[in-house]
Order: sequence, then C-alpha cells, then structure tokens
Amino acid sequence: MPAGAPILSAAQMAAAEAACAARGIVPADLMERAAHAVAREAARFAAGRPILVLAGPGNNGGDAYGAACLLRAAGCDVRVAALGEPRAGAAAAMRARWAGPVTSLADAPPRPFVIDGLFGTGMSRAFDGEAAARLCEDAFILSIDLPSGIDADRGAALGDAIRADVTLALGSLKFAHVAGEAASRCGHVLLDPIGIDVSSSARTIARPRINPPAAAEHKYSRGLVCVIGGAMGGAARLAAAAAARGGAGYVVLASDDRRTPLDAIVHREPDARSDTIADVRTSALLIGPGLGRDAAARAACAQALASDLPLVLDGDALALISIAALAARRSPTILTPHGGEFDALFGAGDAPKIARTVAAARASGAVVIHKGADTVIADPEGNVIVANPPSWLSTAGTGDVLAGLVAARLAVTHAPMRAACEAVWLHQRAAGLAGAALVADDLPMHVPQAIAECR
Ligand SMILES: NC(=O)C1=CN([C@@H]2O[C@H](COP(=O)(O)OP(=O)(O)OC[C@H]3O[C@@H](n4cnc5c(N)ncnc54)[C@H](OP(=O)(O)O)[C@@H]3O)[C@@H](O)[C@H]2O)[C@@H](O)CC1
Ligand SMILES: Nc1ncnc2c1ncn2[C@@H]1O[C@H](COP(=O)(O)OP(=O)(O)O)[C@@H](O)[C@H]1O
Ligand SMILES: [K+]
Repeated sequence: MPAGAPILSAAQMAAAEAACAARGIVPADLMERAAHAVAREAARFAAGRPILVLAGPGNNGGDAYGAACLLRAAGCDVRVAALGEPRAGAAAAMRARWAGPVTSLADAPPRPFVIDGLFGTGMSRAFDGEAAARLCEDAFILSIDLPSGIDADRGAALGDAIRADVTLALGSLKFAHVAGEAASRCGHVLLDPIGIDVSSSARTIARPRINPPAAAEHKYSRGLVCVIGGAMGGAARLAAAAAARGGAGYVVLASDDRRTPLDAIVHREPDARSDTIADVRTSALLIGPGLGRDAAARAACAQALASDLPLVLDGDALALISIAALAARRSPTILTPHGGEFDALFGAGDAPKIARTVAAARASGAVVIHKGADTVIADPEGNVIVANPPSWLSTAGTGDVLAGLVAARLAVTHAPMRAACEAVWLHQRAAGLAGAALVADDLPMHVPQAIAECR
C-alpha cells in the first residue's frame, strides 16, 4: 500500500477531475494518462503472457481500451472482451481507437493475464459477475482503479466482485482500497497520480520519524506511563511491557498481581490506584486492559476521566464511560476500541467505517483508534489515517500491546494524534517482524527494532 497517500471518496475524485478540466486538462487527457499507466504495469506484470482485457461501458472501460491499444502497439498479444459499449465522451473515443475484435465475456476464451477494466468508481449496483469470474479463475488479474464490483466509498462488494492480484489506483486511493471487505480484494495496491492534484484529510499510514532522546532527558522527562490493572493481570502486563519497549522513560503498573513483565517496571499495590491516578508526574495514564467491570473498576475509570492526565482508554474501560464524560475532558484522550467496543459506545450505524470514526472523534473530543484489518485513526478535527495491519494480529492480547504503545507514545510526544499513528505503525511493524503465528507476548520485544527503523 502506498504510504502517506491521500484517500478520496468517489465524489471527491470526480471533483478533483473536474478541477483538472478548469486547468485545461480534459477527461480525454486523463484517460490517455490512465491508459499509459495501465499499459506500463500490465506489460511489466504480464511479462510476455497473452493478455485478455475486460472492458466495461464507462470510463473504466475507456482506460481498458486505451491500454489494449498501447499494449498491442508494443507487440503484446492482446484480446478484448466487453460488457456493454461506451456510448459517449472519452471512453467512446478510446473504444473507437481499438481496431481489433471484441467478443462478449461469455464467448471469450480464458487467458493467463487479465486486465480488469469493467467498472471502477462508477459502480452503482450489484453486478452479475459469473462470466467475468470464469475468465478470472486461473488468471493473474490487474484491476484498473478498483477490482470491478466494489462500492468505492464503503468498500463493500456489490454482487460478484473481482479479486485482484494487483490494483492500479488512478488519481488517488479511494476508501475501498483501504477499508472494508474490498481492501482484501485489491491485492497489491499501486497508485499512479496521473497528474491530478488531490488533497484529502484522510491518508494511509506512513512510517513516523522518532528521534532518540535528547542528551538532557531523564527517566521522568522521557515520559512516565501508569498502567492501571484489574481482574486479568496478564492484559495489563502486556500493556506495561509494550509501554516500556515503546520508548517511555518510566512505567508503573498498579495491579493486584505483583508480577511485572520486566524488572524495570515498577509495581504498585492496587489500593494505590487512586494515588497513581492522582500522580501529577504521570505523562500518560492507561486504563482498561484486563480491568474488569466491577465497582472498583468503575470508580477507577470515573477518577481517571475526572483527572487532568493525558488518558488512554481501552478494553473494559470503554464500557464504563460515557461520551458526555469524554467530551467534558480538557486533557488529551485516546480511545482504542475494536469493532464491538466501538458499536457499544458510539452505536453501530450504516455509514462507512471512516465516517463513523470521524463522527466518534468529534462527539467525544478524543482521538479514536477504531481497530481491525482496516484500522481507522481519527481526531476531532476530522483528520484520518488508515492502516492495514498484518492479519496475524487477530489473536488475544495484541490490543493490550497496542494500548501500551499508545500510552508510551502519548507520554513521549504529548500529541494524541501523532501518538496514535506512531503506536499503530510500531504495532503493525512489530507484528511484521514477529511474523506468522505470532502471539501477543512476542510483540513488545520487536518494538525496539521497529523504533530503530523510524530514524
Ligand atoms: N478519477 C479520474 O480522474 C479518472 C478516472 N478514470 C476512470 O474512470 C473510472 C470511473 O468511470 P465512470 O464514472 O464512467 O464509472 P465506471 O466505473 O466506468 O462504471 C460506470 C458504468 O458502468 C455502468 N454500471 C454501473 N453498475 C453496473 C452494473 N451493476 N451492471 C452494469 N453496468 C453497470 C454504469 O451504467 P449506469 O449506472 O450509468 O446505468 C456506467 O455505464 C475510474 O474508476 C477510472 O478507471 C480515468 O479514465 C481517468 C481519470
Ligand atoms: N484480521 C485482522 N487483521 C489485522 N489486524 C487485526 C485483525 N484482527 C485484529 N487485528 C488487530 O489486533 C488487535 C486486536 O485488538 P483487540 O481486539 O482489542 O484484542 P485484545 O483485547 O485481545 O487485546 C488490534 O490492534 C486490531 O487492529
Ligand atoms: K476495474
């Protein structure tokens, strides 16, 4: 996935395209550039294999006809199968340029390399993809802009959507490249800006820059993280270990369980929880991993919310707070809900995940890390960063590790959106370093290497 790349809705993409026209770059120019980009990548990936171009009735099909012409001119073995016929504009002109035969999808024999140019951002309703599926079954598939059959904004498959090996996004990434079910249908995502200027408040995550501590720093100035433990000691220990490896200067763990994951982590008795929450030296307080939901947990949450400390709320804590109490806070707050916790706190709703996460950040005044295969980070100003972490993270306790990293980065940076992005990047990188079949305990030890890569 291209790092730090803008992400647009279909409507925002169309507006950017219209703005090009105002600068004298007409749709035919953009389609020409798109066709060149598709032909370039197709030639590279096909590597001499016979190519079948699937062309649809809209501009996605126009890109496909344009690429077919360029590939044939370059000596490639190209056939075209079409669904509908472009009727007007740049797409019709590209169609007219293709002098070779065009068969229906049903009549086309399969070929080992398919360029999928059936539908892009204009996909509006479910499509019967049976004939396309037959042609794609054993082929390497390069999708133009989006795998056909995807809702560009929601990332939902509309009927029989295509599953691509490589998707070449044109102009900008769309929400479907990073969010929802569609993200896993895109395969490897490439982006060609085709000369369109785009700006967006939503971007893909990029490697952060993390500097070593300045020479004058000491353990307290580096950031004191306090982790409040509860019913399940292991969760708080995972979080504390991650906070220590995540660059905090000092980590305190207040819990019933005297065991700490590292000797460097200071244990405090649970009856000192209230003193810990009141400790003004604390740079970031983490509450929630393994907390439980009993009266003591509720009281600790209420005290944490009422404090002026920078706060990270995870797990059980998210079930013990209200949006109103969050909105009343003046200090930085970061929430780290998974999908179920998010729905319970903010409501399920039909809107796309990115829009729901932005609304949650606005309503709560907090930075929200809405976790999952498409992790959406939003701040109350509407800035959004999206990450697609490795699926091996889908195992118990990895969220506790993330919460500890968030607390560490908040303690160090004092900037909640930056802290959230740094933590999510370090978490996914540590997962990549830990590799297949990782368990949550493996992650903290890989965080120093991930930080070392952030110079
Ligand atoms: N962004 C940019 O700057 C640039 C964008 N470019 C390219 O344009 C693409 C967007 O093009 P687009 O808007 O023409 O839409 P597209 O995806 O081709 O499909 C629309 C057609 O499909 C039809 N249709 C829809 N659903 C259907 C169904 N279920 N079953 C059957 N038909 C269905 C629909 O029919 P209608 O709904 O109107 O009846 C209409 O005819 C974009 O993804 C990129 O590749 C580049 O050329 C250059 C720069
Ligand atoms: N399929 C997946 N692909 C990528 N990341 C995932 C997937 N499932 C879960 N994750 C990540 O794993 C972590 C799980 O967090 P959470 O559900 O709170 O687990 P726990 O409470 O057991 O620690 C989150 O960072 C989440 O984004
Ligand atoms: K397509």
